[in-house]
Amino acid sequence: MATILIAEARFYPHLNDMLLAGARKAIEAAGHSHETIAVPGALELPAAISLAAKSGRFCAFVALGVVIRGQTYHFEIVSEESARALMDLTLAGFAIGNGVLTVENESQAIERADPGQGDKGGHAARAALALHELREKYGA
Ligand SMILES: Nc1c(NC[C@H](O)[C@H](O)[C@H](O)CO)[nH]c(=O)[nH]c1=O
Ligand SMILES: CC(=O)[C@@H](O)COP(=O)(O)O
Repeated sequence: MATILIAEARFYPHLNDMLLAGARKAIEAAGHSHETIAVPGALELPAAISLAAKSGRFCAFVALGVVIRGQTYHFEIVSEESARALMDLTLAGFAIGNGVLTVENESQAIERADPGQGDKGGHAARAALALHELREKYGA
């Protein structure tokens, strides 16, 4: 049994709770354990994962969060920079599933965060585990 780290950006706690439920269910269904850390927003997720990875305790990482467009360019910065940095870490060899929703409004977020609908949290967990299994198979 391996340990997965769920790193969540709790900018919208009630939406994150839905993502978290889906991710936890997927990790437990795969027979693994997990720990959870929280940061204020999605821009902090890549650094949080990079810092936690130095412990050597985690085989894979799930990034969870919700970015909802506001009135300024900040949406592009938060959504694009967090996604790019998470992808850079993934390509550097970290098994990361990106469950950060980037949406226009809360209803879009609910549809995708709900484990009974889009289950993006569960999907991100399964993605992280898939990358972990590939790394185990082909070597780090
Ligand atoms: N507007 C959203 C943010 N903004 C906060 C940033 O992620 C970051 O915490 C801040 O710029 C300090 O570095 N974060 C989200 O996760 N979702 C948003 O909708
Ligand atoms: C995605 C965001 O940063 C957003 O919540 C900020 O809203 P605004 O662009 O109106 O400041």
